[in-house]
Amino acid sequence: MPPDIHAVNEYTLNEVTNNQSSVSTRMTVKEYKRIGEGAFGTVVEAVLKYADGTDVHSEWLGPFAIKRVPAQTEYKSRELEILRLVNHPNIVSLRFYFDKASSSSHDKTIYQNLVMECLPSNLQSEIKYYRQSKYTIPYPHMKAYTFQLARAMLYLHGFGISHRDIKPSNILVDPSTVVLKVCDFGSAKKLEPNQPSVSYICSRYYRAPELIVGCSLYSTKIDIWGLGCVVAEMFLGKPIFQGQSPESQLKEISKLLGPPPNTFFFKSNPQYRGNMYTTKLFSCTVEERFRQIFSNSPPDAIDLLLKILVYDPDMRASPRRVLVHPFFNELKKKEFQVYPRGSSEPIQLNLFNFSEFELSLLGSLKDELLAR
Ligand SMILES: Nc1ncnc2c1ncn2[C@@H]1O[C@H](COP(=O)(O)OP(=O)(O)OP(=O)(O)O)[C@@H](O)[C@H]1O
Repeated sequence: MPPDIHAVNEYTLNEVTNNQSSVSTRMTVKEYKRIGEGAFGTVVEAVLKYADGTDVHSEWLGPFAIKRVPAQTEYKSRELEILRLVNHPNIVSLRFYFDKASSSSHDKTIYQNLVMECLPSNLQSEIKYYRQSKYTIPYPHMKAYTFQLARAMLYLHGFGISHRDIKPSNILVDPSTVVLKVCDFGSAKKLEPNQPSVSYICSRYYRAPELIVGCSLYSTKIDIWGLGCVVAEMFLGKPIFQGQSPESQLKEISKLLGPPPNTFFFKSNPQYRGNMYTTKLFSCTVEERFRQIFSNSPPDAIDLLLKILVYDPDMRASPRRVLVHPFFNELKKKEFQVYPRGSSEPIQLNLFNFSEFELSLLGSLKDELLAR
């Protein structure tokens, strides 16, 4: 891999574990570009090579994205645990991992390093790129991206895992192949029935209404809300619900969905004492309101959003319901092709390579989804 890259940081470690084989070997790491800075860690682009003295392994491998976060001392890192468990075309894959002390003499922290496949962009950058030229992401791309995101949700939720931080910057894409992969499992958790979880998770604009009012027995449907917000953002070119404070986030939602019903507060958190935004802020029906806000969007996209952006998580579409929605019918056509950004050569996408596990999760909807 890149032979003439200028290393910002190069080091050799005795124990780098290969995620697939679980075997630890001596490897050299060459970091050359910072690609992300989050609340908890840093992400750098790097290449790795085996340094165990055997010639067979002497080539640089990668490029990879290495996410570095302070290693957990009290409990096992959920992010590592979950990334080790999952294996799906729409979830970023973990290739190696290692622990390393900080290179600074003042910093005694041990850092956990997750070496993942590297994608060139994310949905936040893509949305911004098109918005700058007063366009939106082309519809066929939006459909393909949304379908892949719903597939990742079906798979994760099949394990009971909730991502808990779905937002455009955590959705990696490759515009040249129109492939999407979910990343950042730093907030993800396997939700167990009747076991409470913290409600102060998820980035504000993408928080499901039940989280805003402090629900602690929520379900994986919080991710579907996030998916709906991401789809809406692709159509609008900007976040749909931009609350200026945690509570006013609910007001922003009520501008589209109308006031939350009393049953919603009771079901989500009977102790909630905050503003209930009971005043209806528009005079038309909710369907008409969706058509106003998404005035440039096709009817099937609006129908999909009406099924996802719903207060009651039990009434919110599940990943399998999302996948069979007519919005994706175009993807099923044999002749379906997309033109990657800036290319005049169309490509075909491999969106229907469902595993046995995914097919079992689709259950009775399997035939509907696979009918072409
Ligand atoms: N595998 C990858 N390939 C390319 N870019 C990546 C990859 N993983 C992460 N990034 C980039 O780095 C950014 C930060 O990564 P990540 O979200 O995992 O870290 P974080 O510390 O949890 O960040 P945040 O606090 O913003 O959620 C992502 O938004 C993404 O743009």
